[in-house]
Amino acid sequence: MLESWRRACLRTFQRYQRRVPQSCLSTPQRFFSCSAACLAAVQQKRVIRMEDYPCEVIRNFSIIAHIDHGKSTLADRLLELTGTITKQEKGLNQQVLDKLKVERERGITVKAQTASMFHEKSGTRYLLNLIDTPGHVDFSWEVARSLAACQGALLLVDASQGVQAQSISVFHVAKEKGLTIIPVLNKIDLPAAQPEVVAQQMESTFGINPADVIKISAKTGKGVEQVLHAIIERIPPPAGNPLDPLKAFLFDSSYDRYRGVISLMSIQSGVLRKGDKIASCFTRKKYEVTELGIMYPEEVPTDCLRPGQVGFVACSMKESSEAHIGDTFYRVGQPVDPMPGFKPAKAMVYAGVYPVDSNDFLKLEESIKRLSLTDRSVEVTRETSSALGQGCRLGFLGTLHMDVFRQRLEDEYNADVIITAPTVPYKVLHRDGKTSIVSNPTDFPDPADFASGGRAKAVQEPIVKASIIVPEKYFSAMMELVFEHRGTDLDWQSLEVAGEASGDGRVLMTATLPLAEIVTDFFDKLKSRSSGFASFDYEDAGYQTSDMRKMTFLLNGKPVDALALIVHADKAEAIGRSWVEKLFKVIPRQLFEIPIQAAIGGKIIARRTLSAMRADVTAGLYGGHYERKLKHLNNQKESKRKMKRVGKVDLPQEAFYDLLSK
Ligand SMILES: Nc1nc2c(ncn2[C@@H]2O[C@H](COP(=O)(O)OP(=O)(O)OP(=O)(O)O)[C@@H](O)[C@H]2O)c(=O)[nH]1
Repeated sequence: MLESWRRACLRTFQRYQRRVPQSCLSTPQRFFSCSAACLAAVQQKRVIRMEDYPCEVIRNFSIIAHIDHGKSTLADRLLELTGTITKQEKGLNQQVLDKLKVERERGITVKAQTASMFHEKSGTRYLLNLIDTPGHVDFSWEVARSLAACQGALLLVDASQGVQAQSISVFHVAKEKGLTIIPVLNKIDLPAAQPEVVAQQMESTFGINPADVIKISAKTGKGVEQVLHAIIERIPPPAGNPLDPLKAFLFDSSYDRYRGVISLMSIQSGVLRKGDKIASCFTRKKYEVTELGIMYPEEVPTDCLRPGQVGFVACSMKESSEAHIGDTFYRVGQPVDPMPGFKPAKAMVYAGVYPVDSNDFLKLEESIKRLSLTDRSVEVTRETSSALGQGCRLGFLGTLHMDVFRQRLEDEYNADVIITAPTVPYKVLHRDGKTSIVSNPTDFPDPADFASGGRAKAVQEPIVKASIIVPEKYFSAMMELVFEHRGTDLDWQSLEVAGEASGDGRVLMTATLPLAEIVTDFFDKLKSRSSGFASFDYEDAGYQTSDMRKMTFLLNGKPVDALALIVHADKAEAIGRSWVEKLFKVIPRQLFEIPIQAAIGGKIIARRTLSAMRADVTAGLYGGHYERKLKHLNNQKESKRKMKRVGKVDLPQEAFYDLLSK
């Protein structure tokens, strides 16, 4: 059935004398979805001649918003309205630009996607390039990267929730980049929507004229046409001369098993064609363009890419490490000045990733490498743990990012992994004047190292400037939360707009918080204590000196390196006790007594003892049921294989899972 489908598709391609794009052939699913999109374009005789689209008719824009305010839904509606996709192609409840399984399952955008559309207005056909961006704070790097290829942004705000913490941060990023901002109020169909009030909030927070705000429902499609008109009328076209030397800006890349690195480029000047020899300003390496085209919304090959246009480029680039986000490419022999690049992503959270079965390490490492090609913000180094064997230490932008990466490893690479507790990067100041960054508890100095004569002098921890927007009635609960998490410099201002009933207004709180406090359960507590109303965002605020200690856990007197933590002195005892309790619950009883201890240096701060038990799985099986006995023994053998042996104690993987997944 699958094969006949495939053959039918190939025949149709041949009938229309179209070459099957290589990307379509990577998997049958991809083939079907690509071929459907490509054939739709061909059947409607939409042969795309890029020279018909000079800068004046191009608009490059992005949709920016707080999480869940409806970016992907609006993107889908725009794609539908411009005929880029049909409702049938879209499928029920599927967001076209959220392509990853994890995105569809969690309803969040993780990876920014690009799509081109065509729209006719007053007799002119425009080429609109939309770059969808993720909403969660962990993925703000993707937002900054997407915006670099745009001239305008739709600032989307949920009319029922109003301006949220991230609406403010993305607004400032877009403003800083000099983009034209089109304010859009979404979800006006909701009974709780207060478009007039929220429009005034936008005025008081961003200085936006309420008359400029477009009110829409991305769900029903109401007002979306107006957004299309505003994109054309308000966003300036890109600038660039086709006769100037080629200058192409690389803003994203992915990896295809058959074609190597596929880059997304925005052409600043000159014309890029298949067969062109190009070179990177960053590495000076040379490549030949083998394929190029636009994302419509899947890859559709074109004859060239011209100034202001955005599209995919496949060249003879085999290693993803060669594709530097923010790099500029030029035609060989015609060097140009590079464009200002991006600030590279900075990992905020580190964790060790280990295979459940130690024999799978090489496979896991390969999967991590492949996955990090599509997610360039992940830092990867090797590490070894005596408890978990060989693994990788990964740096993430935040804990959601870490969680999404783990899920993608499981979904896309079938990997079975154990992830250690997240750690932030600490600065250790040494007595000899040197400074080192420690992101692995095992490398953190022991208390003895800080004593007089020891090598370490002090520790600094990363701090962030946090903003919380919350309805007034949750203000004191939020204040408590901030102080519980070692917050300082708390400040607040009312976001109440004139005319709004007093007491229903919202407060913008700002505070300095240690990053380590945020990467634990801060976000969950914030949501639960504000009944889900609080929104939260943070930005890097440097380092401050703190009294941090390394805590180790001992089983049967042997430290388990994979469980080591870095904790603040004031919280050490409480954390030690709760972890010992957790360990007590997850470690199965064994043939001997096991002391479970938490220690800081040589000092034990918490302890419980797990009493001994006889583990004879066949004890209950009387008589001659040989097969049943054998089955039980085999089951035991299988679970033994999955055990990690620490200080003579067999730790099942589930124990690590249960412990480390909070
Ligand atoms: N009632 C109503 N619901 C909407 C509207 N627009 C979006 N939604 C819903 O709001 C939820 C979030 O929408 P998304 O489009 O996934 O939001 P997003 O901003 O892309 O989310 P992230 O990618 O995670 O940042 C979904 O359940 C949508 O169906 C609207 O106009 N009206």
